[in-house]
Amino acid sequence: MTPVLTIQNGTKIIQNGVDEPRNILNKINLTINKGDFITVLGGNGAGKSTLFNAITGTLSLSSGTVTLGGNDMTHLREEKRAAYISRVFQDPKMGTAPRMTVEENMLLALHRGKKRTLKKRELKENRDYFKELCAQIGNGLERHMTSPAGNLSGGQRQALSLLMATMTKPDLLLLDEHTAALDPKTARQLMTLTNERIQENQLTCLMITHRMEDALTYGNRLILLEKGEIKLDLHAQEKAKLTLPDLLLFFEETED
Ligand SMILES: Nc1ncnc2c1ncn2[C@@H]1O[C@H](COP(=O)(O)OP(=O)(O)OP(=O)(O)O)[C@@H](O)[C@H]1O
Repeated sequence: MTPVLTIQNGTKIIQNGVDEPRNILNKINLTINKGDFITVLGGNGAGKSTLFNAITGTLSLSSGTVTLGGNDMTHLREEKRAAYISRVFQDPKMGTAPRMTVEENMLLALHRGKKRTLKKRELKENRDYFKELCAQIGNGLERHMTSPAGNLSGGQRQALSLLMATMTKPDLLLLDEHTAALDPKTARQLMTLTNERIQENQLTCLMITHRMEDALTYGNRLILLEKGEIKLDLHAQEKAKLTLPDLLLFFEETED
């Protein structure tokens, strides 16, 4: 197994000067291996987004290290880490530029981690490829290639965000409740697309979800966070055996 990302003793202490200091991440140890698709569960405030923020560099750790591909990136800025790590957020508005067209957004994604200038020639060269990718989704996105992303439906916009996050095959894909704002049918379609993109491109992925069924159905590994700590880390066979009642029980035991 090849480690893609390792967090050692990852701790984040919050001090607001009024309350007692609080560990919102508490000595987290996590090794994500190449090809892992890990579903991440935990109650509200358990530290799931904080863990993602520590991985992307949005938040710096109080102590501990983050290693990517064998290189220590604990002090690497978020913009630099973005060359290796993609994230899709819950809010469909977060992943795309609203005034840019669908194809311009996709060109921007092709430049991820590199220079930000967009050339007309490049757009022309990649136009057919972009349209082909969009046509694979099956939600009509390919008919809106020259529309501003802000005019798309939430489902189309989130599918575009997912395409953009996976186009350049990031070392690590982070999905932060990316289906939560969609209606049940659209959420199911996006989840199917997500799984296809991950399998086809052999991506390594962490997916935060509150949908227990998705956490069980997808991925080869499951972690459960509580109060900034990893309470459960189930690998392939253990996860395969896990049932919904088991999971609900774990949840109840870990919640106050
Ligand atoms: N920058 C910050 N400053 C102070 N407290 C923070 C900060 N970021 C997160 N927290 C606190 O840390 C705890 C964990 O928050 P986090 O957003 O990671 O939880 P979560 O598991 O993602 O929850 P949810 O399911 O509600 O999204 C919460 O109590 C939150 O209020």
